[in-house]
Amino acid sequence: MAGPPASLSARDVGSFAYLSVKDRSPQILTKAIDTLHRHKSEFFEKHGEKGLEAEKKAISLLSKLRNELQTDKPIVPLVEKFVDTDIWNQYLEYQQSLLNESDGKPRWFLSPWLFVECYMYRRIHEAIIQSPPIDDFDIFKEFKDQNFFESQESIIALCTHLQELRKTIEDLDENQLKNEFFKVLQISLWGNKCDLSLSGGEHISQKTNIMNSLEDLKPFILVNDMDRLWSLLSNCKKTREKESVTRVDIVLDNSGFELITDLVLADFLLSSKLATKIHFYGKTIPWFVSDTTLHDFNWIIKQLKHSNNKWVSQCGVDWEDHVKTGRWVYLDHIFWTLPHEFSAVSQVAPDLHAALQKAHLIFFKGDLNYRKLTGDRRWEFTVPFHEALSGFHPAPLCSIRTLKAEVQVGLQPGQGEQLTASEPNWLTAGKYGVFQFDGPL
Ligand SMILES: O=P(O)(O)OC[C@H]1O[C@](O)(CO)[C@@H](O)[C@@H]1O
Ligand SMILES: [Mn+2]
Repeated sequence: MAGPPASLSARDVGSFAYLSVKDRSPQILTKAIDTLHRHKSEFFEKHGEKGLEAEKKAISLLSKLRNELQTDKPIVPLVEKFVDTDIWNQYLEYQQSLLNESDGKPRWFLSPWLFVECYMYRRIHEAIIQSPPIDDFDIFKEFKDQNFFESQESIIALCTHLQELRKTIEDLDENQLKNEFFKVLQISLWGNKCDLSLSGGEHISQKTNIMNSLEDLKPFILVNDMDRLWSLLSNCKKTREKESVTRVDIVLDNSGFELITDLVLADFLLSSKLATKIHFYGKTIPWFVSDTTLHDFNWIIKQLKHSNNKWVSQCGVDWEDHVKTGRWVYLDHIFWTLPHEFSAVSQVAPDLHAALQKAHLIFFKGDLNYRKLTGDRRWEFTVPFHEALSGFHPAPLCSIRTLKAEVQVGLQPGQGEQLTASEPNWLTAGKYGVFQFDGPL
């Protein structure tokens, strides 16, 4: 039997992966360096001379990294001892073992894009942890916060919608509840347009009321398994015994506006009783510019709580309460910031795999999660999603993702080709989206 297709890689000159490594990644590193510069006086105020020295050190490590990338140097092992260092260095050896003699060592413009891109973010983290006392500095925090502040109007609209809905939710009939479920799902999908790594850290926020755009955006949903999600969860609700649990896990993506859309979805799942418990998974270190860490998660809920708008602050109060009472649980695991595709989870992180198996449904938000679900490979567009998962199926799962990388499976025959003919960048512009479900086996 033929093995899986090749990985996306910057070795394919002109591909999106190539352009990302060549242009976008150095741009992100430059922004990171610039951020350190701008925080110089803050480091001095906090730590005195030691803060200044640390800033210099972090900047020089990041400049070195940018130079390695731009001159296509070999990927070198991580040096600083951290919880995941050994796993990373083993993975680097594994990548080395895949190369034949003439290819030499893993390199930026040769190795799989997923690997080198994750490695870049891990090296950014290494530069920071090698530079105490500023070793807990989140270099991307201000971008994430800015995205939140610039999306205020849409956040107010979403929180108002949710709070109004909660008042009458008990009175809705099946069909009305299903329609509301579909709305919050679509809100969460389009929330994924707002990531900051695609724009190289340039501002992208949700300035208009997303609620008004849902109908217009429907034609851009290429795979729409929302009905199957409804069947699964409404069935759980009907057959659930008293006191028993229906758990939905959400593997989060970006903080800022997207996180709010995910929390709205999570709140709706509880209010509608489609679920009784939500587990969120975030990142342990700053990742792909805008990804959610525990700090971002808590920060956003606190910001909402202190809002002047009564619906927004009500959301903050309710969500803090969900966390306190354990209906919402935030978890992190180093696996989410490793370079492995998800089919490796049972090997690399059996504890996480066992935890995921206890969910009734798992949502995977965003593009990077889709790339890891499918192994970031050059699959034919018509390959079934289940096949591209390569054995990864801890529980029924659904990707909620706008397309920002050249990988897409599960399309109808001819659908991908037609899109390519009419819109050359349909795979990468974040304009199209999917709800792609892999149901109970
Ligand atoms: O936040 P998301 O949706 O995972 O998007 C991140 C994506 O953006 C990119 O930086 C651009 O495609 C990809 O590297 C990555 O898959
Ligand atoms: Mn992201």
